[in-house]
Formats: sequence, C-alpha cells, structure tokens
Amino acid sequence: MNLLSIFTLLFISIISHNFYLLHANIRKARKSGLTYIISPVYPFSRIWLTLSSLVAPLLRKCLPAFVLEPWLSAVEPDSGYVHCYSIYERLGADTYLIVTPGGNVLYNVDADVNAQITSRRNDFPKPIAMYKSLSIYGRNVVATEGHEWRRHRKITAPPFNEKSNKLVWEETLYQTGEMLKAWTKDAPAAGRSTTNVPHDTMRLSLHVISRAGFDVQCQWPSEQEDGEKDKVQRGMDTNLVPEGYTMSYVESMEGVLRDIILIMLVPDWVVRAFGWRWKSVVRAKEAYVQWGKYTRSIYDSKKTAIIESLEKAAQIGSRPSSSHGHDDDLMDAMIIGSGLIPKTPSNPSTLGTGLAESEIMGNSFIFMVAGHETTANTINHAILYLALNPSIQRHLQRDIDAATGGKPPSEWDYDHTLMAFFGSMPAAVMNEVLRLIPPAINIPKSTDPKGPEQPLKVDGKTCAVPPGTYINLAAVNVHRNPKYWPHGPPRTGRPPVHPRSNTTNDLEEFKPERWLRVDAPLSSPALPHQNGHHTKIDSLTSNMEKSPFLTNTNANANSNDDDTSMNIDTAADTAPSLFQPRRGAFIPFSEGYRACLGRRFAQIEVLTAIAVLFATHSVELCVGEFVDEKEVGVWAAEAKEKARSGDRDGYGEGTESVYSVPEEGVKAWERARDAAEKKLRESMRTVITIQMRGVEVGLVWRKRGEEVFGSCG
Ligand code: HEM
Repeated sequence: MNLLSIFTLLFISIISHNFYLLHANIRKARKSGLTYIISPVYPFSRIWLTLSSLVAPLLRKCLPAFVLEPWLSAVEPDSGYVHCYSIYERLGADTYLIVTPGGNVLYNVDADVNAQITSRRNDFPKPIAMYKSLSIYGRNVVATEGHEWRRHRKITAPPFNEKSNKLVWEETLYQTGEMLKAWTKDAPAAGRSTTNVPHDTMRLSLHVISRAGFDVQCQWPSEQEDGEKDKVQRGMDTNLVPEGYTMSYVESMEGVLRDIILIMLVPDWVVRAFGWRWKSVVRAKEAYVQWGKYTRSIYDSKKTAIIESLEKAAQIGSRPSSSHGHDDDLMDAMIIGSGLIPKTPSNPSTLGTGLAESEIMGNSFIFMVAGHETTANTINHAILYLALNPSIQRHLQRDIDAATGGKPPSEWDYDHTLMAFFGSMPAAVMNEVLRLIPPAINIPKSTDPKGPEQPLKVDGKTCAVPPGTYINLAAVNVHRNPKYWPHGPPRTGRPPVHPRSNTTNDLEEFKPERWLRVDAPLSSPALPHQNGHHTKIDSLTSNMEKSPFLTNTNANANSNDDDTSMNIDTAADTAPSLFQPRRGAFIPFSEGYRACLGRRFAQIEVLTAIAVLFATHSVELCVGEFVDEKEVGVWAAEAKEKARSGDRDGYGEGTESVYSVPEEGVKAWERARDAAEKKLRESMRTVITIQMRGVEVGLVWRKRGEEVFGSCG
C-alpha cells in the first residue's frame, strides 16, 4: 500500500467515524424533544477556534447561505455577541441544540429554563475541565464541583460581607479620585485622546481588589511622581521592585492576568530549552513566580499576625482581631475560616475540613481574576456608552447630584449615598451596560456524560436533555429577549444598532431609562425619584411576558445545601425602585448556587467609580480624526468661556453644558460616534471576558459645564 492509499483510507475512516458520531448525536437530539440544528463542526473544537476567523468568511464566499445558515453563525466564536438575538428569532425557538460530531450543545435564552438549570446544580454541573487554567496556584471555588466546591464555597463565601463591601467603597472612592486626578492633570488636548481608559480602569480594579482582597494599597504612578507616597499607609510603590524580587507587585499581577493561557499551556521544560528565543513566555512565567511569592509573603505575615492577635485575645479574654487590627479584607477572613490557625479558647470555630495553604493561594488568585477584568470592563464600557450618549450623561449627573447633595466624595456616606446610587441612574447605567455586554456572555453548564437524561420544562413541554450535553446559558442573548424587557420602537434617522437583531425594537440600544420605575416604593433615602427625570416605562412593558416571579430570587430545587453558610445571594438583583427582571432573564452574575460571590463587591465598585468620575467631569468622544484639531481647540475655549459666566457653585452640582457646537462640530461628532459604534459591534472578542480588541476609541475628560459636544446626540 502506498502513502496516498494510507492517507485516503485514514481520511475515509475519520469521515465515517464522524458521520457515525453525528448520527448518534442526532438520535439523542430527536429523542430530547428540543429544537435542533445540525453543524459539521463542534463550536469549542481547538482547531475550529483557531481557524474559524479564516474559514467562516471563506465558506460564506464559496457556498450559498441556505447551506451554511444558521449553523455557521451559531458556531462562530462569540456568536452570541456577533449575532445577538437574530439566530433565536430566525429559529423561532429560545432553546435549541446544535448537534455536531463532537457533541451536542444547548443554547438557551428562555428565562424559566435558565432558572431551572441554575437551581439544579447536581443535575446541571459546571463543565469544570474548561476552568483548568484557573487552578495554576491551587484548587479553588471557581474550578471545582461537588463536595470539593461546597468545602471551598463555605470558606470563601463569608469574607464577602458588609466589612469587605465597605472597604471596596472606601478604596474605590480613593483610587478613582486618584485616577481622575491623573487624567485631568493637564488640560485636555484639542482633539486627541488624553487617557487610556481601558488600561487605567483595569489598573483601578486591580488596585481595589488588592486592597479589599489582601490589604495591599497600590498607588498610581502620578502619586509617586508627586511624592505623595507617604500619605498612603501600607502603600505599594507601583514601580518599586523590593529586594529578592524581579518585578513590582502590580507588574507581576498584570503579567499573570495578561498571560494566564501561556503560563498554563507552556511547560517549564519548554521555557528552559527555548526561553532564550521566546522572551514573552519567560516574562509570563516570571510574573507567575513573582505574584506567587508576593502573595505567599502577604499570607505568611497575615497568618502570623492573626495568631499573635488570637494569643493576645486569649490572654486578656477579649475578642480577637487579625493582622492589622481588623479582619475586613478577603484573605484575612479566609485564613480565619480555613482551619489553618491553631485552635485556642478565643478561636474555637476552627474547622477540621477547611482549606490547605495551596487552596488559600488558589482562591486568592481566583478573587483577583474573577474580580478584576469583569469589573474593569463594566466601568470601561459604561464610560464608552456614556460618551456616545451625552444626554444620558446629563441625566446620570443630575441623579448623582441628588444622591450626594452636591458634596465631594470625602463626605459621601456608605449607608445613604451608596443606597441612593443603587436606586437611581448610576445603577440604571450599570445594569444597562451589564445587559448589553455581560463580561461572561455565556454561562457554561453541562449534563453528566454518564448520567441520565435531564428533564427540563421548555415552553410548557417536558423535554429531556441528553447526557454529555454542553449547555450555554446565553446571558448576552436572554438580555435581549423582547419577552422579558421593557422596550420601545427602534431609533429613527440612523441605521439600527444591529443589522439583523431586534430591528423592530430598541433592545440593542443603550437606554438606561428602561430600568427606572415611576411606580416603585422608595428603597432608601434615594432622592432621584423626586427630580422628575425618570422615563415612564410602564407603557413599554405591555408587550412583555408577565412573570410568575416578582423578584429575581433563587428558589432552589434539588439540593440539601445550607444557603446561609454557602452565601447564596437570594436578594433581588436590582433595587425596588428599578425594573425587576424576571428570574433567569438578567444573569450577568449567573444565578443560584454557582452565582458570583463578588456580585455586591463588583456593584459597589462600579457604582462608586461611575459616581466619582461623573460628579465633576464629563467624557467626550475625540473628534480629531474627523475635523481640524485647531477648530476643536477654539470650540473648547468658547465652551469654557461660556461655562465661566454660568452658575458653578458646589461640587459640580447643577453645572449643565450650555455650549452649542457649530454644525461642523456636530458632523464630526456624529462621525466619531458612528465609528465607535462600529467598533463596539465588530471588534469585541472574548479571551477571559469580552472586550474590544485591537482598536481603541479616543476619549477626552472635561469639567462639567465645559463640554464641547454636550448638545450632540
Ligand atoms: C461585573 C463584575 C462581575 C461579573 C459580571 C461576574 C460574573 C460572574 C459569573 C457569570 C460567575 C459564574 C461563572 C460560572 O459559573 O462560570 C461568577 C462567579 C464568581 N465570581 Fe464573579 N463577577 C464579577 C465580579 C466578581 C468579583 C469582584 C469577585 C471577587 C472579588 C468575583 C468572584 C467570583 C467567584 C469567587 C465566583 C465563583 C462562585 C462559585 O462558583 O461558587 N466576581 N462571576
């Protein structure tokens, strides 16, 4: 037999095997009673993920649409974001299976189905094989299932409490203030971007998680330049590399988070053999070692301090305190709960089945990963959407004024001011950003390959999800399902935001007002209801399915777990003064047992950051690409002059833009807006979370009242 015959035989046997597998999977799908489509490729195959950006356009060029659609659109990476609700609209089904030789994948945008799946954690576990990279420092709460997960969750959940939330509030106030100072230090350039918002919001959230997670307070480079270092207790010099280290703390954190896939995939022997040629991998591995070393040293000193404090407390018979006199940060609380502290009369609660040291490292890393990019991107996307919508920015600023009484952040109050943010436009903006761009666009679940079929009520009919099915709770799509959301007609005078999805309504559009209710009880001393800017959404809800659930609570089905110790958050996701989505319809933080532990942490950080930024400043799109920059300089000077003659009392309060930019400026702004919208539509890709890749949108910060393009949009 010659080589050609061997290859032909091999090819034929691979094809036949795949046909056999596909046939078996079709049989399972038919039996399930679910709607299904057939695809020759498995959406998560490594080869497909690598080649799809080349192969998909080629297929579309060579073959007619009826051969390719809808399966090709459905299996494209980030399909949920790229095609939005259009595939479900086309299929006329909110729950469907993609049947492939590699396995069956269930996609769902039915809220009740989401609620069933998230409340039956034993029947629909997480497919944890895909979380392997997250265990590089040790086993942890995200990458485990079953009993092991329960053990992790019981110890990692209690640290997320009011104490740590307060720390998040305080640190975000401080860090956002410093970031804003750095951004606005110099007068904004005429037409060019003066800030790198995506980069700096990442750094902001790293600083917040460092402090709230590990009691490490990081500084902005500008603080160090200004010689402000001494102001900050326990400050970490961003550029300083302490003795015994090869990188600064922040550099090592950024390195690990950026290159986590390289760190996991490239074995150490490859680095030893080829490192001299492959510098980026050496750097990534070095960051891994360095962050581990920093965290280990933080852990050691905390543990010692906690033990000392316990001994002291035992001597004087008082309540113990931890490393620095309080146990607010996440690592302190985790160490105390871990069982690694010797049992003493003042620490009788030590658990025998706690966490090992490597698991504390593993969970510390998870807090950093889970809490960093997700939150940073939400802040970043909020800023971007607000830059595209000046009138929404003004509404937000009025609600911030109402919540803060126009006082500076140093006088804002955790109990009252924060609650007011939760009940008004800042929360509406945050929720609308999370609706349109949830950082995890799909939430993965599965059925046991060796288990039974799982019954599922879909549209009133009982279906059976086959064993070994991969499940995507398509957050980004259920968030656009017209059945569950207040909506109105689409915008006019411009093409729709998405060419195919939701073209008869406004659900692809950024409209935070859809969250504001006029009929709601006041949840808190939140004042915004009184300022009369709320849009009445009741008339928009008539076309939505009525919910059997009033609030987004997590009723549980098949588990004996004790919700209190597992910190299963059963509170509604939004304040009573905001629209309350039906359970399963708004899932940026997932729901049920495996819901995000850091939900409140993240919400506080996002709300606080938005409020600090927009209390005194506005963000504008850079138009330098579309008009002579000198012109922008002239308009900016005119806007400033006009603002000077207005009423500018208080901390930004009441300062409304009064400048009307000439027609040429309006046109340039509209072109900048259309270009940014195109980037938002076409350049978002997921690595850990979804964000804009390879392109930027230029932004400029201006003092409130001095906006150049405030009248646009
Ligand atoms: C806007 C910000 C955030 C979003 C949208 C978000 C979203 C999510 C989602 C969707 C999950 C479920 C993941 C899955 O099942 O695969 C999750 C889990 C988790 N998140 Fe978050 N998260 C955010 C911020 C945070 C923060 C700030 C922290 C901690 C500091 C955190 C810690 C966790 C942990 C520990 C889990 C695992 C819970 C478990 O499996 O029991 N998250 N998050």
